[in-house]
Amino acid sequence: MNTIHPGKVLIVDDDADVLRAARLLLKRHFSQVDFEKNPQKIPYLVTNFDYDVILLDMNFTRDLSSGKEGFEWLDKILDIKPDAAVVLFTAYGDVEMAVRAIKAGAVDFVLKPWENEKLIATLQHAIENKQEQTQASKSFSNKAVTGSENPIIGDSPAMKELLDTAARVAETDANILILGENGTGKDLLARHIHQLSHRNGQPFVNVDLGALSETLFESELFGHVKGAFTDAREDRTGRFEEAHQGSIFLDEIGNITLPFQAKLLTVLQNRSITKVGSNKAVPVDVRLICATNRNIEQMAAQHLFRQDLLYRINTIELHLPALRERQEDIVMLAEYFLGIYRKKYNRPVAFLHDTLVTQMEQYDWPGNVRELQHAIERAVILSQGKSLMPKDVFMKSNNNNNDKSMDTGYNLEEMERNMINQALKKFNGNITEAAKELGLSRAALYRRLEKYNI
Ligand SMILES: Nc1ncnc2c1ncn2[C@@H]1O[C@H](COP(=O)(O)OP(=O)(O)OP(=O)(O)O)[C@@H](O)[C@H]1O
Repeated sequence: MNTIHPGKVLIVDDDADVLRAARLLLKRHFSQVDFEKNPQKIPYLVTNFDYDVILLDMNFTRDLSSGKEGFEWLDKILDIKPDAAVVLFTAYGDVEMAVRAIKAGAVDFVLKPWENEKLIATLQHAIENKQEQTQASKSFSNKAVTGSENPIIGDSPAMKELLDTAARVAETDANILILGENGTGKDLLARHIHQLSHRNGQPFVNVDLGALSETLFESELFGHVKGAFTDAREDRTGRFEEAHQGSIFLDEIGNITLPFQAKLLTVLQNRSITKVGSNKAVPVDVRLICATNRNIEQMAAQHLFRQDLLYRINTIELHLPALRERQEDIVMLAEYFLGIYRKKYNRPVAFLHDTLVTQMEQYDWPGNVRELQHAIERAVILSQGKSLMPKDVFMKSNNNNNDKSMDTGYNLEEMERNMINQALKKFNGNITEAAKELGLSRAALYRRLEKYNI
């Protein structure tokens, strides 16, 4: 006899045969199974019914191969219900696409043609997770928890010393400059310092200066008054004011132009901001933490960065070592990410194979912890057995190291991937410079790095 699991399932697939077969199977296992052939009905259904899991086809007929329409529907569902559990239904050979979709917010995927037991188990898992999360968020909202911090993993002498210093200086209000390559954890360290400081009940405001256009710079940081310029229809509070009594983290400080450096210096000297269009100074009390991946001393020596501003921001300098300089941390980090992603994606994988450990320690991780994190995430999603092997983790990373030029024909995605790799190589992994060269914003480049698992 079949067990009927409590759970409301919605299946959306425009193939009538698939729909019929899936419905017949699932009705024997779940308490409610709705089905829909027309994806246009998705918004109505998702808004009006509370499904525990949605089984969504990725390959609607309008766009059979790329899954683009499936991605659009996935986005729409998550816009309407950010905590919806969506399992993708996708044709054989689409594993790459399914991986991307999981990164985009789906909870799992099932390949067509499906194995009955696998399909039921996947949906059952998704339902249980969703119900657990709903429970957890209910009890979470009853407690006044401030700041759910991600831990900083690392046991190497270099990291121990750094974390020790960070803990000591966190208690003071000294300005801190964090130096380190892309992906070494500068943002994470800045949050950590804020959490350890007496300001931890107050806001932590993160500003990516590298992503701010010149026109936005002042209004974003200092705010503006209504009518200050054509688009200023309302008063706007700037990021400094938002951070009042808390900490402000200015990332990519090495990327601002000399005139803006002068404006920032004035604010730091006066401890007050003046909104665009106003002449009234507003006092602000913030703890300043800055970061850059550039050689800022050298920039100052070349008069590209103001020496007086540098003196203001680097009362304490913390240097985050590159991952290749703290080999001892690689396995610990890999195991940490393995634990996170096996849980997130419900995978049975639990170990790093010995051969993988050796290769990971030998590899030089130009993208640092971020690269390691993405490599493990992807490997976990694709994993089949209990342990991760070198081929799972290094499948793409190895390609990155090859100096593959544009000899791959006219596959647009492949060309884009190659161009990104070349730009990163040219600027030694500096995201801001590479983004500039490619004509992309930093955020857009990050999205592509994620997409191509670079
Ligand atoms: N020591 C660590 N322990 C756990 N996770 C880490 C550690 N270092 C970095 N990470 C993770 O790696 C990713 C990149 O880290 P983060 O964004 O802090 O780097 P960054 O140096 O600020 O990068 P960028 O210069 O490109 O902005 C994040 O997901 C972060 O949580």
